[in-house]
Amino acid sequence: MKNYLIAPSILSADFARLGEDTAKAIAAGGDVVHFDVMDNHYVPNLTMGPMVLKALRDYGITAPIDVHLMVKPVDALIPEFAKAGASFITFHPEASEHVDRTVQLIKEHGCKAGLVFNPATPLTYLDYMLDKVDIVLLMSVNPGFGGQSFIPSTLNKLREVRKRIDQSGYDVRLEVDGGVKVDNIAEIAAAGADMFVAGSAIFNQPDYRTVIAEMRREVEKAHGSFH
Ligand SMILES: O=C(CO)[C@H](O)[C@H](O)COP(=O)(O)O
Ligand SMILES: [Fe+2]
Repeated sequence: MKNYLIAPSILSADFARLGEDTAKAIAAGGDVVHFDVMDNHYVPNLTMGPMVLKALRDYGITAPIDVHLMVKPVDALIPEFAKAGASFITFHPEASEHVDRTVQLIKEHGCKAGLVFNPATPLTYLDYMLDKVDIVLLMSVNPGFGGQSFIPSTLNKLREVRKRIDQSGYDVRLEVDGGVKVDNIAEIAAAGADMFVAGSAIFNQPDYRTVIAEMRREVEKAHGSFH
């Protein structure tokens, strides 16, 4: 695995040409497809389900697909997304009655598992789970919509989680999602993130390749400060 990953969020892609636009973001240098699932219950928006993910696989998308579940309840959708071709599945622990069981379910279905923390969610869910997850995802906006501004207090939270991961010695990715742009990705990387979701910053520009290359240049500048 690369030492950091850029994950274009297709929430901001052209839904009428989703296969083509997703392929374009990967061809432009994206590592992972970030796939936002919203249920109009856990979050106030409604997006895509397993059928859409399967359609992307059938279209020929072979890059890892990072399913960010913003749904409640969580468990019933996990086998469906795994069957459809998900690679990573992350969920919000407060949306699951049994967090450990949900992580086990994701792994039993052959996917990597992660916990997602909203800006105001404390990190206590990590106390007994850091050895069981592959990804910790910190939301840097309140979940539900693309195009919001990065919440600066996420930087301290990233530093805290980076410290916990490094002290533990476990192989865990630290993902960040919301308001990530070329002009703030360096400080986000320096705070410890190694997986960067970016939706509007990539898809709202005509040339995805240039944005992703600029993001990489910024991350690589910052990486010396923690790797
Ligand atoms: O999970 C999400 C929102 O709930 C999206 O992944 C996120 O907002 C990406 O969009 P942007 O980069 O435009 O902020
Ligand atoms: Fe997301």
